[in-house]
Amino acid sequence: MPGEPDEPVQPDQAAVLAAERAHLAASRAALRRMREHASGLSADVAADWVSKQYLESLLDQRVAALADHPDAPLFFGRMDRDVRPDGPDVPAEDSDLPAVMYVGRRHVHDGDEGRPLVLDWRAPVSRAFYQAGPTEPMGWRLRRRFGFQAGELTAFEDEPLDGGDLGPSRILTEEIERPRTGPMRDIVATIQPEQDAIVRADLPRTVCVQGAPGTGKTAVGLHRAAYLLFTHRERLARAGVLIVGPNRAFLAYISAVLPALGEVKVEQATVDDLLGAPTAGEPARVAALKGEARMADVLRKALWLHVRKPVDGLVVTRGSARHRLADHEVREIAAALRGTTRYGSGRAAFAQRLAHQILVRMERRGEAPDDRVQDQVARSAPVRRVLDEVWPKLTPEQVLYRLLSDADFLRRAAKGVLDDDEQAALLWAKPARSHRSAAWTAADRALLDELNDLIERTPSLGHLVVDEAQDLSAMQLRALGRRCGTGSATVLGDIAQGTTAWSARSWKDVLTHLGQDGDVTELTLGFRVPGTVLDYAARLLPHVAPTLERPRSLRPGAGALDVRRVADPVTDAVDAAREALARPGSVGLIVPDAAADAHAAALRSAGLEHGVLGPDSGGDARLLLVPATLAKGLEYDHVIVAEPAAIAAAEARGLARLYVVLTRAVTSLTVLHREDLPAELAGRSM
Ligand SMILES: Nc1ncnc2c1ncn2[C@@H]1O[C@H](COP(=O)(O)OP(=O)(O)OP(=O)(O)O)[C@@H](O)[C@H]1O
Repeated sequence: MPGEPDEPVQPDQAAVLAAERAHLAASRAALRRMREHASGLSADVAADWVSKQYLESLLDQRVAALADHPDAPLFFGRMDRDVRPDGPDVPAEDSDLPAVMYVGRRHVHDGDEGRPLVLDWRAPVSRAFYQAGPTEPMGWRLRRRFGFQAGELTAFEDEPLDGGDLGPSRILTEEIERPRTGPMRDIVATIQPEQDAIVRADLPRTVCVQGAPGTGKTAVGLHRAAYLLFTHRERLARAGVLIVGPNRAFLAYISAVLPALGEVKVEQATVDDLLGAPTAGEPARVAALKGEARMADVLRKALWLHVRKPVDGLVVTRGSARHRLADHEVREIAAALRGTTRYGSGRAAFAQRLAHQILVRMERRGEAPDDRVQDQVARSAPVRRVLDEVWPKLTPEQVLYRLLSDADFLRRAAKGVLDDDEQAALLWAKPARSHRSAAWTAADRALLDELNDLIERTPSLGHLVVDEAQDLSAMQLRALGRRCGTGSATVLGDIAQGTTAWSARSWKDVLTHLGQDGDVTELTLGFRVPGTVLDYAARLLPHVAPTLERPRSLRPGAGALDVRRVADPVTDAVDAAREALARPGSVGLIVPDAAADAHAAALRSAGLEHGVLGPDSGGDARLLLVPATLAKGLEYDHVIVAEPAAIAAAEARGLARLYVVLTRAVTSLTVLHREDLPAELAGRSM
């Protein structure tokens, strides 16, 4: 690659580098001018105080967005048009394209002439940078990728688009292998064609990505959010975009990507953040049952069982007059409304219809009541009494408390849906004294959310990105589906990495529970994990997800795998960590959860500085001790896995957990074991 320190730069290449550096300098200067111009704009033109505040905040955002980050290259690629007279026909809308375009994180233009110096990677025209290839050059002749160090342009790599195989990009490989410290980085300079197709899918389309470990699902989901916000800025700024991830440690890990792409207004949350954190646990078997979509029917029935037949009619006294509705009339009004709307609005409508009928009675007697009288009657004590008796005000907690504590009520609600054993499993052994003091599990939280939506509509966001979606129950997916009911979703996951008792077996089911129509795309080219390591981990694949295609790796990774039988994985992990720390990059020591304390003590007594990953904390130490159940979605340059057999034995889907754990390494994986390896992993070499 021209410009690399180990390769002498030829004179003509030196000239190219010098010209490109000059373009970088000109672009930086133009960006500075754009920023100065934006800083000089005044919000005084606003007509009123509120508009002025709004305008000021927009201008502040604009100025912040135009900041030049010295470490982030202003552009990372360039495309040269094919301008040969016998070159390809260019679509009319593209005929005014420049002969050369630079692609970067944002638009930069020359103030005087408005000439584009750098085009935003999300602009339609930039698509060619990611998609053009020798078989479809899209009207371009050459793609040039740039290498940067500390914001300085140091190298370039040319890919002619006029025929021939391009071969692997060294800039891409180096970008992947660049040692990691701290949170996840963006991949905007090296998004691959199949990833780009997902990133740029239309907003109304829900896309679902099945991707083997390290194929870039998370990265693609985040870049898609940035792309959608750029392309549909106004709509999505209003409706909102939300990223849902498995835990806080994961969210902390991905938190820097969107701000680096200029998007600071995207919410990130765990399912617990959205539905409420659990205050109790329960056996996986019960949680799995509560997570099934059948529970939605039980809940609907349970809620509507609260609407009772009226025993008495309604009598409203106004002045000296008494107005009556017979019990059968009240019953007819309730029956007409029952189940046709949400419970809460049905209740409000019931009160209004009762009041309306009273008004009809008044009119018959020659009175002329107006709408205000109808409201007064709807709020009057007699109507409220009927309302409480027939259509009581309910909270989700009241309904679920009753369902899980009252066997008779559960039987009625679950009739034809849950069998006797299932009902028995749901009932609390020792119910709390009331719904107020009840403790709720994670599965209960999804049930409460469903009930809440049956009572009052849940507002929808514009777009939802759901990562590690394979681990969500049907009821949790329904809860997320409500939050993008009028929008769309990007659903990311890997069936093989499903570790919950309710993990999805098919993406079609996931989309159904989410309530979204969508296409499923499969990514199988792994960027993170070297080939030797990926092949080793993939020995587990036939046992955890037999239908999935075997993943391939972009990098062969000779020498990346080291599997050792040791006398004591706890003490040997200290030595392995020390060896790994002698190399550049991050080190993750992934251990069975039950052994985490012992490993921490061993690292401490050896004086090895380290962090310990917790469910709520990221941790940016170079050496991180990672309990196996928290490793999902994360990656380290060097990974040491201690005692795979114990990781596999610790939970029902332990082999899937082991598959996750073995696929976290970017550069090297060291496996330390005293016990025999699980037979599925030992394979032929056992
Ligand atoms: N096009 C790319 N260019 C450079 N790096 C990439 C590219 N695609 C993915 N990567 C890198 O590969 C690694 C894995 O990506 P990511 O975490 O998004 O994968 P994933 O599919 O979500 O993995 P997992 O299922 O194991 O969590 C990251 O370091 C990411 O930056």
